[in-house]
Amino acid sequence: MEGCNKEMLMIQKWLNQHNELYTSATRHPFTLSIRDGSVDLSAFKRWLGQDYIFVRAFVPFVASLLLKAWKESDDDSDIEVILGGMAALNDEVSWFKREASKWSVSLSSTVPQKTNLEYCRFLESLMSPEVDYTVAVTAFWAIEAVYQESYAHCLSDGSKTPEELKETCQRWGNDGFGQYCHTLQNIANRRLEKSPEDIISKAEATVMRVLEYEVEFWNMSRGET
Ligand SMILES: Cc1ncc(CN)c(N)n1
Repeated sequence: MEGCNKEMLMIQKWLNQHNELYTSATRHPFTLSIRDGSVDLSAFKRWLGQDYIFVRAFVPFVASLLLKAWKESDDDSDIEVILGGMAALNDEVSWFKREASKWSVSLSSTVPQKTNLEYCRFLESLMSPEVDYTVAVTAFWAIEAVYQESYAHCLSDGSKTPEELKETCQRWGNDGFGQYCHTLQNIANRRLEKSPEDIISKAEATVMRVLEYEVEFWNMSRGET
């Protein structure tokens, strides 16, 4: 348990060290505007169309992670957790289609923005067999955790989230998704604990890059990029 605590401190340490960036990703003006009810619905629709494109690229990333877990993981239950994430993504793709139709967003004519293309390209770079499982699973945790923290905040005490956006917030802000992110964090911490310094540094740099991309992704909702 001692090692576990030490590694809990590792991700915690990164989050403390890079708190400003983490907060920029998880308390972005876009999600804060959902929380306070002032959200511009055209920004929400822009986010919806772009995120559908991102999620489609996220599926092969998770598939590559599954392959890495199968080859490299020291714990069989990792595969089940990642497979659960994959099943949730299957639901997510269907949800995006329903939600887009509800908001009259045409997914087939949504053009990926530069930031989205770059983020998807970054995901693709993480799919390479050269990228260590520890680095990829830590990135996976960070990607999921930003949405979980951001949308859970839109549902927490004092929020004025519009009724028609509550389902979106529930999708990532629900307790089950929170538990899943916690499990991913535990997997990442367990792996980091056993990793040499160079892998730990790569994982840290990758998490920072994920956080930067997440901020830029939310920025896209403004329609400026
Ligand atoms: C950009 C982004 N980051 C994270 C998630 C959560 N799967 C998402 N749907 N889109």
